[in-house]
Amino acid sequence: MEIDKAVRESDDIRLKTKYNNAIYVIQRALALYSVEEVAFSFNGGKDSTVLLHLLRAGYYLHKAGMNLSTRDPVNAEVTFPIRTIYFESPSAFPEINSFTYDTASVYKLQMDIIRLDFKSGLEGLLKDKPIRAIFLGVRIGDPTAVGQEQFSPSSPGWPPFMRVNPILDWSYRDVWAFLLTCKVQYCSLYDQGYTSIGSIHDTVPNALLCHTKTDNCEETYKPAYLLPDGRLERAGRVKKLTSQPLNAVSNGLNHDGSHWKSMSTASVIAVGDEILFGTVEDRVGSLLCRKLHSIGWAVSHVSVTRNDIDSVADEVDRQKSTNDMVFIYGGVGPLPSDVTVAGIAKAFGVRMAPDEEFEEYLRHLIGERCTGDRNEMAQLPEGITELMHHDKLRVPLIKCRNVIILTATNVAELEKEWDCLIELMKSDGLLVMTEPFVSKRLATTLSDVEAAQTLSDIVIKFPDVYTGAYRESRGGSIVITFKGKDEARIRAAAEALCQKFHPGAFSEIN
Ligand SMILES: Cc1cc2nc3c(=O)[nH]c(=O)nc-3n(C[C@H](O)[C@H](O)[C@H](O)COP(=O)(O)O)c2cc1C
Ligand SMILES: Nc1ncnc2c1ncn2[C@@H]1O[C@H](COP(=O)(O)OP(=O)(O)OP(=O)(O)O)[C@@H](O)[C@H]1O
Ligand SMILES: [Mg+2]
Repeated sequence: MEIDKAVRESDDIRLKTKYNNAIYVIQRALALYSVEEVAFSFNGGKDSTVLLHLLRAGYYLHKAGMNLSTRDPVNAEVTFPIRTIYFESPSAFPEINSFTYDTASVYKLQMDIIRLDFKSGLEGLLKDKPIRAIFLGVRIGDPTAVGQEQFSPSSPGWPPFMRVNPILDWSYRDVWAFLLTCKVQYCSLYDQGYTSIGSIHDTVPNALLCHTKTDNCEETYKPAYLLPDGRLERAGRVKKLTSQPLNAVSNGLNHDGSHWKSMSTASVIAVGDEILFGTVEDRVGSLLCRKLHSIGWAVSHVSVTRNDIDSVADEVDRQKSTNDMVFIYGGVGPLPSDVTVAGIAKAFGVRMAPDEEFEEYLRHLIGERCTGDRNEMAQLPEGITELMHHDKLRVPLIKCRNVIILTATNVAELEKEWDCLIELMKSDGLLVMTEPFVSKRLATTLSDVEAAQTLSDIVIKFPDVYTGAYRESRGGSIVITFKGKDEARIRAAAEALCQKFHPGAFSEIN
């Protein structure tokens, strides 16, 4: 097998190690699943091109190990029977498209072209075919690699299959070492300065490879394999604007005319299986709501998610775009269940990368007590993270765009962290203090049926005042709450209610 031979004859020891590991993963997968049960996700990119040749070699070695023929008796050629899937998109580069088709024809790939989004396409495929595992060219630096291992089940909400990532631990350098050592074809765009290829809308040549000819000032690009620092592989990817401006305090009215929603809003996310099991009672969340409320912020949503990267990522993704700020706590630290930070990285579509500054803090804090790889904890979402230092905090607070990670695990710790956070946000100009809320609460012995109609009228008449009611018990009194930022309006709403009933029907409570 020419690939195997090329790597074994090379004197690049690092490449040989990476190659052997990848072949091992492929062979493990082929031992676990039959050929009909696996598929290869190929898109003509450099990583999937590497994977194609690794799979060819791995399949050959797998068969050779079983003493089975890899030769097609009819065509007398090495056959590659692993089903290949290509999600073709109208926004793919034509060069990528033609390279994918050409490669499929050169290597006689059985390629299914899917013209749907990944999720729907995979649903259809898995319905029709017995596929249980899919090989992907995902590498550790890719945003989508966050939380993945060499064998990772598909995420919740995706059709069930095993994602097999044989080159997960390969670096940019390893990829080019392999393609050049094996002298295999790759897409022509990589010779024109493209270093990582997405769609025509979000990818340009990597500026770090640009050089200008002195004679005619013409700009040209060096080939991708000359990029000196693989960490800058995605520099040619145009950033997607995902987050909303911080503290975008809206001054206008909402569509329903109320001021209630047109203020700074926050969402609170707790990460903790134990809260969901009912083993631990979450008191941090309610204190945080009170704290936010005390500075005039409306909490739009409180949720608890599992200690699972995809659950955290989904929740952060939902909340970050609909709130000025998201506060998240739980699942922060070095334990296997501490996945909050990785989940945030996934929500923003960025990778986790070592943060030297944070590592320095951890070194002071943990010192020599760390038995494992301390660097793991110093990995933070790349390009979106800010450390917020305060003298009273041993480790800075971590802010990823509009998501603030709190490390407090109980109310006493939250009290301290909150005071520091508020000071920091004020001094950084990040916190627009909005007017505090004013509220009035009235208890009544009227039944809910008696109060209902009048309360509905009040809600319509005072859209700028939050009017709510709750019961302390099914048969007991109801407590009516008026809340807002204009004291006079709150008073007016309360008076309007009292006037509709006999004197003494309501009593104000604190
Ligand atoms: C075969 C295949 C399987 C995938 N499985 C998952 C998955 O289990 N969970 C997930 O969040 N994304 C999954 N994805 C999506 C990728 O993680 C990622 O969103 C995509 O490759 C990035 O492309 P984009 O930048 O065009 O969105 C899968 C993609 C493919 C092609
Ligand atoms: N449109 C697609 N069709 C099939 N597989 C895909 C598609 N897009 C992504 N994949 C799978 O996801 C993997 C990771 O994609 P990614 O874009 O990071 O890598 P690549 O395209 O191989 O290389 P590059 O980083 O240079 O773009 C691919 O190697 C491939 O296995
Ligand atoms: Mg790509």
